[in-house]
Amino acid sequence: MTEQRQFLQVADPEVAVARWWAAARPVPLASEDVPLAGLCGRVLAEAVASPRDVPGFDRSNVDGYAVRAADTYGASERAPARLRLRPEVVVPGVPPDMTLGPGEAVSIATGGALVRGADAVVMVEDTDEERGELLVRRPVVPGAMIAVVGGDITRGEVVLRPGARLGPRETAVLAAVGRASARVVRRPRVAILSTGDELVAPGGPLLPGQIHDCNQTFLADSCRELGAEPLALGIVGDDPAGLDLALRTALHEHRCDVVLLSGGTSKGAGDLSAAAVARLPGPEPGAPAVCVHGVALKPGKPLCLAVTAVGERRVPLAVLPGFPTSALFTFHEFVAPLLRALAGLRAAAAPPLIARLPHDLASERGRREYALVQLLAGPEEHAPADMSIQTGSSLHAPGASLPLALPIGKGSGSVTAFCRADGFIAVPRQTERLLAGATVDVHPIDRDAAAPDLVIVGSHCTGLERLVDRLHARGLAVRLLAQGSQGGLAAAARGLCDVAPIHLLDPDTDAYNRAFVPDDCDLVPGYGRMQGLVSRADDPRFAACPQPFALPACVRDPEVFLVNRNRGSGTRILLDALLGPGPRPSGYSHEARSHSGVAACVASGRADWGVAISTVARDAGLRFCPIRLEHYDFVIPRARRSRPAVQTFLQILADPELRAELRAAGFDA
Ligand SMILES: Nc1nc2c(c(=O)[nH]1)N[C@H]1C(S)=C(S)[C@@H](COP(=O)(O)OP(=O)(O)OC[C@H]3O[C@@H](n4cnc5c(N)ncnc54)[C@H](O)[C@@H]3O)O[C@H]1N2
Ligand code: MOO
Repeated sequence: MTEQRQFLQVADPEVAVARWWAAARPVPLASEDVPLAGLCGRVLAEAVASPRDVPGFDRSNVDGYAVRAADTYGASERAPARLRLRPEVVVPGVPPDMTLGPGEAVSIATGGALVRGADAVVMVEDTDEERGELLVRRPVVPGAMIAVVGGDITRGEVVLRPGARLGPRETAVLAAVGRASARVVRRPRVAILSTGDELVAPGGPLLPGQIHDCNQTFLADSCRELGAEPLALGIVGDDPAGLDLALRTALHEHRCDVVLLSGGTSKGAGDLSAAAVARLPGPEPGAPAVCVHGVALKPGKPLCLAVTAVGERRVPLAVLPGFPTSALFTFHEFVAPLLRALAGLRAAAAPPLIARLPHDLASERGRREYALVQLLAGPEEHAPADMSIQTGSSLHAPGASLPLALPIGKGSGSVTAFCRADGFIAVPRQTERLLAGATVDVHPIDRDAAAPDLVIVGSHCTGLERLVDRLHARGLAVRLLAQGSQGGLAAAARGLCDVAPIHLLDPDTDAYNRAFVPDDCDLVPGYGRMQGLVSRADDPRFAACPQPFALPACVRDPEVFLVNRNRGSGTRILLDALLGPGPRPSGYSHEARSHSGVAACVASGRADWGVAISTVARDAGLRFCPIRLEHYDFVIPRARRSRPAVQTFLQILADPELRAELRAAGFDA
């Protein structure tokens, strides 16, 4: 029987890194010679000095005439200089075999080598030819329109240094100095293993309780992005012998430079990866392989870092927590710097962006906490100087507008949160709370972080998705955050979104939305949606369709389970109004976050009924009994209404084509 244990001790993040690096001693891997065509993306291992001057000869930058500058002095439109035109023509690629005498000019093309005796070129536009003579209407100085030999690159000049990441611009320089190949650092080969009996490779069918392995893809592509060579070794089940074999294969057969596992590192039963790593020999005789297991991070606490010896080589291993978001942070903070060191890249990461927190952010004391954030264009304002909690680089001109950094925590298990985030902030171990208005460093996640054109926060609807599709088609970057009607209202009231879609019934007036619009916001009518009771088509208990505005008696049966909606959603408020006072049905505390979440719970049998809109019920093949038509409208903060993206949103909302599409999809538009 397997036993469950707890983490009694967690290491400081800095201590964990120091121990891992001390055991792994990462240095750039050996270099290899790679042909020019394969160099893009690689890290240079040599200093590249140019074997020649570039350009290798004085050459003309324009189509025109090579002259002696002194012969053009005093020339003007009225009194052009008259030069004897030589019969030769200088073209690129053919070295001219002539000397230009005083008072002479010779035709030369762009890229042509300058002739002896000439010291400038006159553009053809400033000349006329007249019976064997060249009339120059504008004087030139010596050196005019000439690229001098070695002017771009001097012979012997070091054009690229070791550690340079070769991109298209750098490979172009290598080509220009004539290199057909270069020595680059060998790419670290990284074995990647996902662990857990519940995992299925993407594309495979899922049985109940199973999930698709997404960490493997995330880790492989993150390695690739850093210039490493991932070796995706698939999924290993919860089986110690299988794990030992997979590790042996990665280390001895594939001779990987780094091994990454995910899952099976927490202290529960069946968490076997850390144990398998602990069975490997350490970097020195008698030393344990595991450097640290348990780090004061949130998320990421169960991280396990180890080093094993394979012959003379020291091979670092990391067991990342199975939760995708935990795997992301621990990869970013621990694995990426080590891979960079092996790949010969400097430690530098992208510089942080400075932003402002819109509300307080609580953090667990004793663990460095990472919070994913999205950026939102901020209002113009003056920053009070004392609100900084600077962690470094942030020199920001007072008074300039800072973007807002909205924390979007969805928990470690979420895969969408990190995909939708622009970056993260790291709250130091001993900080319990960052205050609203504090400036924070936002560390970009692998891409250019910038505030989107339009931020929509509120209730989600498939009809709204159609509108957003059209905004995207017009080239606007739209961010859509499904946070329920109340979440949208709160964001709109504080100016944290451009548009808040809501559908809230006011029980006092029995009218939708109007009563809830915050000060300084407008309500723009949207469209109607039919809300109804959903049940499985073959469930006889719901076969008799109730009257509108009523629920069937069977919902009071304790064996009949509801799936409710999250607090703050309009659907929840509608359902509460229908239920009235009195006992709550079974399952009342079971919350889904969306209409399709309700449909999925009912379809799978986890619950028997819920309230959702007709379009979603139809897509899920559920029985639908209409309850009432609700209004899905848009709250817009007045201060944001004139923004171009908001204007485009309103235009598209009113577009007859969109309205027809909504009607065809089952909405009341
Ligand atoms: N009693 C305690 N339970 C847990 C603790 C704790 O301290 N005490 N720590 C929690 C924390 S924090 C984390 S993080 C997780 C990490 O657990 P493991 O690293 O052992 O990971 P698993 O249990 O195998 O998986 C966690 C979760 O992630 C899913 N998963 C795993 N691999 C993948 C993959 N390749 N792709 C997608 N999703 C994956 C897995 O199915 C689980 O849902 O432990 C907490 N528990
Ligand atoms: O460390 Mo876990 O990674 O907090 O979710």
